[in-house]
Amino acid sequence: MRSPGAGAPDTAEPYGNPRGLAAAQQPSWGDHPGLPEIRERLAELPALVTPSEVSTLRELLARVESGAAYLLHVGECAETFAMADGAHVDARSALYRKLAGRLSERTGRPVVLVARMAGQHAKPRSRPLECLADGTVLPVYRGDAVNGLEATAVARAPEPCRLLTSHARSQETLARLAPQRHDGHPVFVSHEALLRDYEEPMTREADHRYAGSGHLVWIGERTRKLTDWHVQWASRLHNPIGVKLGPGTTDRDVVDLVRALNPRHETGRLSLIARTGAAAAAAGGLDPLVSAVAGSGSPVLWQCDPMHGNTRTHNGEKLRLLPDLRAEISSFVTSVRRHGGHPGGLHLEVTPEAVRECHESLPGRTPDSGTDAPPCDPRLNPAQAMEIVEHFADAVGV
Ligand SMILES: O=C[C@H](O)[C@H](O)COP(=O)(O)O
Ligand SMILES: C=C(OP(=O)(O)O)C(=O)O
Ligand SMILES: [Mn+2]
Repeated sequence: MRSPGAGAPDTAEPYGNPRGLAAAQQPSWGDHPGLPEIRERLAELPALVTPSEVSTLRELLARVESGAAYLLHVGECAETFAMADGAHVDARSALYRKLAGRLSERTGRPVVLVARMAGQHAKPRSRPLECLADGTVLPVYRGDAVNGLEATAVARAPEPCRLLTSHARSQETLARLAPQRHDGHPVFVSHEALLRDYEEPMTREADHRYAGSGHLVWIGERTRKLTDWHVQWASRLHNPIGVKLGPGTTDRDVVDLVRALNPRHETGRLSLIARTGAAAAAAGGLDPLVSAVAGSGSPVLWQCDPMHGNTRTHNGEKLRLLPDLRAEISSFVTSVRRHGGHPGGLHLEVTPEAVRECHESLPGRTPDSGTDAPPCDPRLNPAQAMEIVEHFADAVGV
């Protein structure tokens, strides 16, 4: 097993140059005439994170893999540009720290905090179009880096200039977070590395090649095909990488992903983020995956995302039920431990806002029992987030 920092980028290119590969879930701005210049400008802009911060996070995540620490990976589903406002950044950061502090208190272990922020601006979607109540059909919202949330044709048109705004808002967010460094560590940030036209120009060469867009970058459930650009691009980076694993994931898929993304069995490198949903997790759906990874001999950080496999539609709104979240967490801990892994990470979508997007049971139709509409997915409010952190602490039971 190699220590963090020991690996050079993998130069073997089993699928050829990633430039030649198809990338799923890209905006339809294709041959927009402004795109080449926007990419050039991004390539000239400063990286948002440094190689030494990336290496520090790898060292910390290696401690989570070994069981000496836990990881709390939390934040918004879709970070809007407006959330770069200083007061909103402060509110998010205060909530995340409070949750991490509680998890540390409960587990008696250090907690590494990674915030889904400073670049969580792009969303993969299930369908390309959205049908409004009045029958109007619009392109779906794909995150502020692509189009606007407002339900109008103008706002929903993909606009590549937004990539530059994404960089600017991320930079402002990181500047606001900078004074909150603790123990000499920056506040670590993550996002789904979805947009090729952003991530390619933000890829930087130092001692190692790295994503300059965030400390930890992850690949979503919809873009984790082995031959997809996302996986091949990520395989060449030094950053910690996450991959989401949905209910259709096979043990073969996971072994292939581990081989592609951590061929040298480095520590602090690869997070497998299980989001199978409560029912599949209760049925032991994770067992063959954890067992196959253990057999591969590669260190991984198992994270539980109890949000994305448990989205329901009710009265036309997306919502999530807290009992589903609790059940998935409990099954995750059991399955990972049963096969010799460490259930080290909890991955949540939370907001400091007093929203009602997740519920204890399906809400009725009375005026104040409904669900708030989030920018993308239903998030936990602060009290709910704390309760789920307590449940995770109960489940790991240390
Ligand atoms: O955050 C994750 C995805 O973007 C989201 O779950 C997709 O939601 P959709 O099914 O409404 O497109
Ligand atoms: C897109 C996301 O998740 P998934 O890929 O698991 O659906 C997300 O975490 O917001
Ligand atoms: Mn989401």
